Amino acid sequence: MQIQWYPGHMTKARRAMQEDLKLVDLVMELTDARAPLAGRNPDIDKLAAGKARMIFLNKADLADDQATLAWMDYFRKKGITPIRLDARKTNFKKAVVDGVKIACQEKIERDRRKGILNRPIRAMVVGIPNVGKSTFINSLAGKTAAKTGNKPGVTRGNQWIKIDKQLELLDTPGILWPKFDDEAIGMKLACVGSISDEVLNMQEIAYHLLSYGKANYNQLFEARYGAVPQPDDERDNEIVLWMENIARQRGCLKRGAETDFDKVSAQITDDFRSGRIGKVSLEVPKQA
Ligand SMILES: Nc1nc2c(ncn2[C@@H]2O[C@H](COP(=O)(O)OP(=O)(O)OP(=O)(O)O)[C@@H](O)[C@H]2O)c(=O)[nH]1
Repeated sequence: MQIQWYPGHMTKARRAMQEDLKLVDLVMELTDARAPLAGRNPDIDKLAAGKARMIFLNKADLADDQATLAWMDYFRKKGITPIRLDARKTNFKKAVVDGVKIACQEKIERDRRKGILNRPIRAMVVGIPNVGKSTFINSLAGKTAAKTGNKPGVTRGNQWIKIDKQLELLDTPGILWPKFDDEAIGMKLACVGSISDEVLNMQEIAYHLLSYGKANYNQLFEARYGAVPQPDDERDNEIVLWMENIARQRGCLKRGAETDFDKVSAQITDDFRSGRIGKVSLEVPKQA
């Protein structure tokens, strides 16, 4: 799949984030629990060097729980505090504040030795598009969160949101660009919706989802779409036949008979993105 990017946007977003990073102690990175590696931009490791780090496996409500546990282990081993998350909920503040204490232990100790007690940790949220950054900030901030002014950062239009007496959050997230080192990464990002649909080929995405689903989550996919058909003719492609069956079941037909591949592909992709197929992850950590 060919995907075009706009270096102008990328450079601007990167510069804005570099400025904001100077103001914070802690970087809260959001990634998609269904594809945690594809959903990151590895540049963040360099950009956030020297900062405390947390990673949030967001949209965990849509991901395979076993895979998410394996990813938590993976990130913990890399020294990054992981938290699994459904950012639309509002019940995770305590888990976040507790995680911040672990991630920022060194800074808190350093402050304590200098006699500085209870100085709030300053954090910012970063992540690629559509990963849930705004939802997370809004849920964490809640209705009662007070915005604090008169501090660096505010001059650029940013505000600090007081989450807790120990935690202040920049209200504007840093946007990381997804990085396509290979086509497989691009495809995973397309599946989860982190790339604008206008530049994507929906049929390729749906084809990929069905092939992947058949190989890895056969029960869930067959429960939703019926059994994978066995081709009578070996030249037929079972995934295409499956798509045709699904189109027939759902009335995705052109002129009453022909399969409307665009329409059925959009439905399959939407089913996956909204969790109607079930909890499905697109990658698991490689065995050590
Ligand atoms: N199922 C599920 N959906 C979520 C979760 N978090 C966010 N969403 C949905 O994902 C979509 C994108 O969320 P946003 O908060 O706008 O994402 P963002 O990272 O700020 O997006 P950009 O503004 O494009 O950078 C919205 O439709 C949210 O409702 C989650 O944990 N679970």
